[in-house]
Amino acid sequence: MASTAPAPYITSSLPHTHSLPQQHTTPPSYPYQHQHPHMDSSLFVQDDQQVELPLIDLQLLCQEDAAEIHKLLIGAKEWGFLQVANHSVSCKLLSEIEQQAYHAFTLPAEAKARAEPAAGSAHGYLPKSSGADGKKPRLNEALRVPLNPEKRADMIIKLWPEGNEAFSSVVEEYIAAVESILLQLLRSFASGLGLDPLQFTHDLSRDGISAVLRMNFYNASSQPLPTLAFQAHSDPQILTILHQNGVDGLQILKDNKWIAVKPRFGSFVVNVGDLLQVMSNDLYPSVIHRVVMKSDKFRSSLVLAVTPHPQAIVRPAPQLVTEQRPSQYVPFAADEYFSSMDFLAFNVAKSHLHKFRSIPTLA
Ligand SMILES: O=C(O)CCC(=O)C(=O)O
Ligand SMILES: [Fe+2]
Repeated sequence: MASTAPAPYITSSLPHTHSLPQQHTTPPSYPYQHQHPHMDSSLFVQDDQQVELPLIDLQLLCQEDAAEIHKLLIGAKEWGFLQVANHSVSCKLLSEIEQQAYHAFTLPAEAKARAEPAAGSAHGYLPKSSGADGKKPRLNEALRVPLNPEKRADMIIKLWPEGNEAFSSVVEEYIAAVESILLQLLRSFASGLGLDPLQFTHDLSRDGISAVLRMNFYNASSQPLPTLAFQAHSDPQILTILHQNGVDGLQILKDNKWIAVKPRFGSFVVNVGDLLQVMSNDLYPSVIHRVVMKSDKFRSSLVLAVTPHPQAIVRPAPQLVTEQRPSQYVPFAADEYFSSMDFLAFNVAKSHLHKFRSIPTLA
């Protein structure tokens, strides 16, 4: 029987509500000054600008419930962001992966430095950056965890020379669980539009998925608050699934105003990426978002985004191209899109889709 009630989550055992111990509280000062000019620069949002995103029941989608699919399409169209509850990812697994992420980010700085990406690699540990090195400033630390088990093992051994089997197995389990949610959502998006349910996924095979799991860790202690912790950006891939540790901070840009997303414990946030915007011929927007820290509670998030095979050609689904709504994009290879941005710095501040529009627009 389908139920609209969320899965029964318990509070994670991690110390969400505490500041980090003193030894972890010395981030570099963060001379934030790089906002995208067209955006409202206020870091605060009013209380009435805090929203709960449309809530989608995954079990109902699995049962091809027409009303729930309709809700998904309307939510994606209006917000580009949704929440997904009644999924099968257990609170135990969520709690374990949060603990493993915490474990990784609170390793000594030398251990994390060993795992910084080798030249040409997109995997590994990304430290905070004050912007002094000419790169964009970043308050969060991130760990880009490869989906490929051998590459993941290489990264783990750099962080934990003695090995960490628990990290490896928990990550493996998490990836499998959230991938299946993403694939279900893509099937529902396609079938709701009257397309073959596999149309958005047929280029995606396990081997073809080149995305990585990204763990983010935010520690705003010693920063003036509020602080912009993750710069405004859109997610470049197809679809992103986000798990947050319960500390708020995510904001989305809607009608040129920043709106805070109210976290809902145990549910995932899912958002349309740039490539799904293209595949849907602009029906679903890839919405700009950012993270603003308002307290010194530490925040962590897990982000997994699906991408097509790098050589897959991305274009609007032919069925969504009509005389009234011509194709908004020229076809392009997925890797052409990713190489058009500084992927490692990631804080791209905006989407790069304008470069691939049929009728070019300004950035
Ligand atoms: O930490 C978050 O809540 C969002 C992070 C994010 O937007 C990203 O990693 O793309
Ligand atoms: Fe994002």
